[in-house]
Amino acid sequence: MLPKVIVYSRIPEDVLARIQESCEVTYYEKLNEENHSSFMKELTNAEAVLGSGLKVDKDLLAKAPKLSVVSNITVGYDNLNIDDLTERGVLATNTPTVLDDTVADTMMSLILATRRRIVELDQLVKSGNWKANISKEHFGLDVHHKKLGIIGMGRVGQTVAKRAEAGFDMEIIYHNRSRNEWAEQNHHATYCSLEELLKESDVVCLLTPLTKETYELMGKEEFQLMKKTAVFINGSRGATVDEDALVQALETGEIYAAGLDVFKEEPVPVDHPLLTMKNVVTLPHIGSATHETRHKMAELAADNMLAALGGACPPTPINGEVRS
Ligand SMILES: NC(=O)C1=CN([C@@H]2O[C@H](COP(=O)(O)OP(=O)(O)OC[C@H]3O[C@@H](n4cnc5c(N)ncnc54)[C@H](OP(=O)(O)O)[C@@H]3O)[C@@H](O)[C@H]2O)C=CC1
Ligand SMILES: O=CC(=O)O
Repeated sequence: MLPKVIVYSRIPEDVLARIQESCEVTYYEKLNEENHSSFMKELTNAEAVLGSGLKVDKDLLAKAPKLSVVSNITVGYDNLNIDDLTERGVLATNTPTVLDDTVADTMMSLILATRRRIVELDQLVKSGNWKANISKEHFGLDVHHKKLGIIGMGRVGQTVAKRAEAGFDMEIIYHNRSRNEWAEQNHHATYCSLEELLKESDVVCLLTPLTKETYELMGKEEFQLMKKTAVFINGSRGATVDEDALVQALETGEIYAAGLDVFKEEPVPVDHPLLTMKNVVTLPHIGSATHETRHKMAELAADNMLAALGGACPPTPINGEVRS
């Protein structure tokens, strides 16, 4: 008997076909109200689930008695309660590393777009309001030779630092809970406190996971510490930021601009005040969303699930202790 698995997000056809060679697959391109009861029924017999964003905690596990593997097609795993999974002996996996370059490219796009006002000036041209030579009211701020502060100097953070240092001659400072010697040696990054980073940076780039510790890490006081000419870039998760405080910081000119790939509520509501601001560049959580990288992520998620179902150690486990 082939193991029953649920794939609950859209994945490339070749990856789906590979999973189907050794598993009985129930496939949903996405979960919604219409397929919810079918999904919950399938869950009672599923040994594995693969996809992005499903909230898995002890309540869901209680409805999935045969589940042994949860394979996330994301690197962030704030959707999973790892303690609950580990207690039940369920292995969780994610997709680190294969997305680092693409996400770092997205972060650089937001840095450039906010400081050079790319989206706002694109609108100026397209709306027919480019009437004469532009003057200083339309000038932006440099990126090259400025100071980049990375909060969360991990895999993605280091990849941003590499681009910023090598391509833009930026000076890199960073804040983690512990020092990252690789980044210090390879990107001349300097470790500092969060307060120091916020006071000194021209660009603040947030790239931590969402945890209890990082929930609303950026709030009123943190934005007040930033330079008036600094931009804030969020590539982590929306809930690492107090969005009301961010709106206020932007409205009152406490900071220059913000570039946001993530929001507390996704999709972000169309009437959200952040969407009305010229100095905010928004993206629909597309940090890793290129054809090439999403393919690699789906492949890695499949490798993880198939290895774990076969009793082998998956390439990128989160709670590897479940197997030891
Ligand atoms: N927008 C998008 O599409 C994407 C978003 N992401 C987000 O980015 C996150 C980071 O990914 P990745 O670089 O692979 O993860 P890593 O685990 O490699 O890096 C995370 C970094 O955050 C630091 N960190 C963790 N907690 C804190 C804290 N409380 N204060 C300060 N620093 C902290 C860690 O250092 P230390 O442990 O020393 O504190 C580590 O350096 C993901 O979890 C995800 O949420 C990732 C990919 C795509
Ligand atoms: O947000 C995306 C991820 O991979 O995490």
